[in-house]
Amino acid sequence: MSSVTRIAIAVVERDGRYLVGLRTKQQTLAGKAEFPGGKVEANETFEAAAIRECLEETGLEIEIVSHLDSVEWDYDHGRIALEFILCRVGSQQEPRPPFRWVAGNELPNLDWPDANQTVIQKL
Ligand SMILES: Nc1nc2c([nH]c(=O)n2[C@H]2C[C@H](O)[C@@H](COP(=O)(O)OP(=O)(O)OP(=O)(O)O)O2)c(=O)[nH]1
Repeated sequence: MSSVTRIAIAVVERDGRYLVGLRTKQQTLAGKAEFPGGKVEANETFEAAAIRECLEETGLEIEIVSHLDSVEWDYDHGRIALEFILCRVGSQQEPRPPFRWVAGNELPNLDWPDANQTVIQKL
């Protein structure tokens, strides 16, 4: 299988902290930290997919700020093209666990998927 799966990632910042989850045992890259995100549907923009996935996974409504990074990565489970999109959230609402707010300077201490390394260095 050589096709590339398009993935939108919402890097959501609020007061210097970022929305971070944990990949479950049932998922690929189990136990790794993750930003909200997932597969882009047909006829959907990366931005719309980031907003949709964040709402589905965390319960938080977000707005797009800017594009952060584009990364292509070959995992054992397939090749993906990730668009990391910086987002903000208006409300003080708390995310649905396991998502939580993590200070920017703590992000490098977490165990991220390999494809996230460059974006973590930019934050
Ligand atoms: N949500 C999210 N996915 C990430 C990050 N970094 C990273 O490499 N990925 C990868 C893991 C998956 O291959 C893909 C996300 O797709 P997905 O969320 O729809 O996939 P999934 O885990 O629900 O399903 P699956 O891959 O187990 O079939 O992107 C990240 O920070 N957040």
